[in-house]
Amino acid sequence: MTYQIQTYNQIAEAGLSLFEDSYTINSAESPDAILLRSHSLHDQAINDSVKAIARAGAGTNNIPLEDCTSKGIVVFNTPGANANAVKELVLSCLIASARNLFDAIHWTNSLEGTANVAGQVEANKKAFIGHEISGKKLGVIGLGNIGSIVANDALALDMDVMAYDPFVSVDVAWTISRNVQRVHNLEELLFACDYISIHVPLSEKTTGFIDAKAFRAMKKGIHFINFARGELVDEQALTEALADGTVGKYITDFPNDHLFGVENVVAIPHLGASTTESEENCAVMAARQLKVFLETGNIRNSVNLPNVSLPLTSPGRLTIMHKNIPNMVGQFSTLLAEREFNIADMLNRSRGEWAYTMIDIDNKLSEEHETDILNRLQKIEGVVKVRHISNGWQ
Ligand SMILES: NC(=O)c1ccc[n+]([C@@H]2O[C@H](COP(=O)([O-])OP(=O)(O)OC[C@H]3O[C@@H](n4cnc5c(N)ncnc54)[C@H](O)[C@@H]3O)[C@@H](O)[C@H]2O)c1
Ligand SMILES: O=C(O)CC[C@@H](O)C(=O)O
Repeated sequence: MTYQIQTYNQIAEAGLSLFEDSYTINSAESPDAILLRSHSLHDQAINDSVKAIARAGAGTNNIPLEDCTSKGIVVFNTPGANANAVKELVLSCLIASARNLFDAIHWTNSLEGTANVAGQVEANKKAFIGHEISGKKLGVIGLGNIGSIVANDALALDMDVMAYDPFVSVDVAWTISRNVQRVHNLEELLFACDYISIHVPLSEKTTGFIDAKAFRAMKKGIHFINFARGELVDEQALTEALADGTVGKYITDFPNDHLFGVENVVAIPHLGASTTESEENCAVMAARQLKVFLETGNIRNSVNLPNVSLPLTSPGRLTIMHKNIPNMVGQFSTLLAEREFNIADMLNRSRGEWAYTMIDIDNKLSEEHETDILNRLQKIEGVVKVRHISNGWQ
């Protein structure tokens, strides 16, 4: 069996090199899978041949998730693979903004070609007196892979840390220091903190999450750091909060036309995850997840389907993505029994409105049988995608 992978953006070689001879990269019009970073698939037709999309990164807002799910496409991301890179840049920006480093460096560069640079530096450096972050209060919104380590490491820098995440996962919760003060009301955090860093995913629910009401609740002069997504912040409200001094500094990884020239905005060209280590981690994790899915049907780190794992030991496996409605498994097994297929193993898991069933069969399938059974399964009401994976080891 051979597979075709379509890539977008620069994907680290460490990940691409995992696709051995049975894979071709960027050479087919009918890819089995897409591997990408920030490239947007929203305005692009996705070929019917695509079975999986892997985001080498955390945010999947560049992928039309509902559309993919209804077409039976499994979407993956790489949770945690770039978290350390983002955390390091967030903490460095936190310190750089507290010490006025961005403005200070800009001013120093403006001295080029002027007389007595050393004298001017000593005379004017008082304009850039900053603050120490030690003892100040940091608010972390979103305690996932990034927010949790920002919170823990800010404690190590002697900050007081408050955090808000009503949906924090149990796994992450175990890793968070008990000295991080969790609040159940966002306003409590906005009201109390000198610095705020946001780390929540962008979705329909979180678009404009930080709005005029949120800015009104903030302390005057707050430094607000956004390495999550620009659209989480209502731009009009942000502009007003910068103008009236509520926000003393807005440090964002997401520049746009409206932010240019606005005072106290520091815009970084989406560098949060741009380290060699992080790009390799993401590419390797994404490539492994795609390979496992294409070769065995097993699903790890999907954002739209349940995670499933069943060792593939029989001659073949049928994978069926379908609506999570009654009697689906009954219909599959009846159909297989009618054709004298013996089921060796089976797994069915659901996630919300969707479900995924893997059926291992003892029979080796001829091409004709394969086409017949796939067509019949596909015709069952509620089924969106079926595959037969023959086991290369048998
Ligand atoms: N700048 C970059 O290069 C870069 C790199 C990685 C991630 N990101 C962005 O950062 C986001 C977070 O990344 P992550 O790896 O920590 O993701 P994650 O999924 O591990 O964590 C997200 C956290 O946000 C929480 N959350 C969701 N909705 C919330 C809400 N309404 N209020 C409070 N918390 C909420 C979730 O419970 C979860 O704990 C990504 O979705 C992505 O958009 C940016
Ligand atoms: O690929 C990148 O450089 C950015 C990734 C980042 O935005 C993410 O959501 O993981």
